[in-house]
Amino acid sequence: MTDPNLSPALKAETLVEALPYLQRYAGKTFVVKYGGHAMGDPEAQADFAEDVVLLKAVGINPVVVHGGGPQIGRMLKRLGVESRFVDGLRVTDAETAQIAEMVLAGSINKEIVSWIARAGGRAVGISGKDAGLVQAEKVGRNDPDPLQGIERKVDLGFVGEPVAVDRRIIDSLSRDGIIPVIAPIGIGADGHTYNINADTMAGAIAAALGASRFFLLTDVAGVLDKQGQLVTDLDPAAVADLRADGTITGGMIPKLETCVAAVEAGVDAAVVLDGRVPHAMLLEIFTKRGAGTLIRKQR
Ligand SMILES: Nc1ncnc2c1ncn2[C@@H]1O[C@H](COP(=O)(O)OP(=O)(O)O)[C@@H](O)[C@H]1O
Ligand SMILES: CC(=O)N[C@@H](CCC(=O)OP(=O)(O)O)C(=O)O
Repeated sequence: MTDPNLSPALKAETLVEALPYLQRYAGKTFVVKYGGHAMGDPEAQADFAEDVVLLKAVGINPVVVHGGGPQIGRMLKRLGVESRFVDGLRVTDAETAQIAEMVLAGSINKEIVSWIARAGGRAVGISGKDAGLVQAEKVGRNDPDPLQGIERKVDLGFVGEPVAVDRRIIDSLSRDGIIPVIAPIGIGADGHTYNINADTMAGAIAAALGASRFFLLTDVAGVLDKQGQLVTDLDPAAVADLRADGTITGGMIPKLETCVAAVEAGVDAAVVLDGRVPHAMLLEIFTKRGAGTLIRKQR
């Protein structure tokens, strides 16, 4: 809600400040990854939906890819299934894959569609399975074995990574004024359902669309250094350093890997943002003070 005490002049100034950005971004595609940790209270969800609908209203094509890690974790716990992660990826057996699909494509996906509808927008919720959007392939990972000092192969089960993106369904929805909302589930050439890390899924889609901006909304201010201070700008080499010295761990690893892959594939810039901050995305896009961590090919 706008502060009622804000002077009319200041309100007008904010709108005028947005003008060059509105001109620059009209017709461009923005991929927005909405993480499970960022899905906070109903007010934050309503703010997020308003931001996405506003982008569409000013001629930008937003494409939402969502996560839901914590929500899958809660469901697995209720069902008495244990969660295990390797490098931020959930080890996914056949039962876990089924539950992940239920939570992601069944529940969260439709919730986001409802929020967007409530904000006055039109959205269609799909997963990577629909219209052959994302073809997945099983992920392989190596884990260092501290006892033997060698790499050990870890089987993550039905964890997939996108190997091909068919953008046509996104293009037709966007052309028809509809906001695509995508769950990170894909299908393999082997016919299996694969659970895909939502950051990886969003990055592959951003790359396939040649997006101008790729936003990753999470539950931290951005990438933090060892002292807990916000790092405002990164390039691929700096990301590699942060990973090598252990500054980034857990879910931040696939997040930054995907940002690097996206900018190397031609996305102009990726931004890790605090999705709990009201209208974080609008402030980042339409005002001079940026927020979060910006990842570009060159700093
Ligand atoms: N250097 C770092 N800076 C910020 N967050 C970090 C860092 N290293 C690890 N993290 C963790 O990464 C998390 C974000 O990734 P993740 O949990 O996968 O979020 P999401 O569900 O939004 O994708 C943060 O909440 C934080 O705990
Ligand atoms: C393989 C893998 O780890 N898949 C993720 C998919 C959801 C996700 O990535 O959600 P967030 O963006 O909220 O973390 C998972 O099962 O948690």
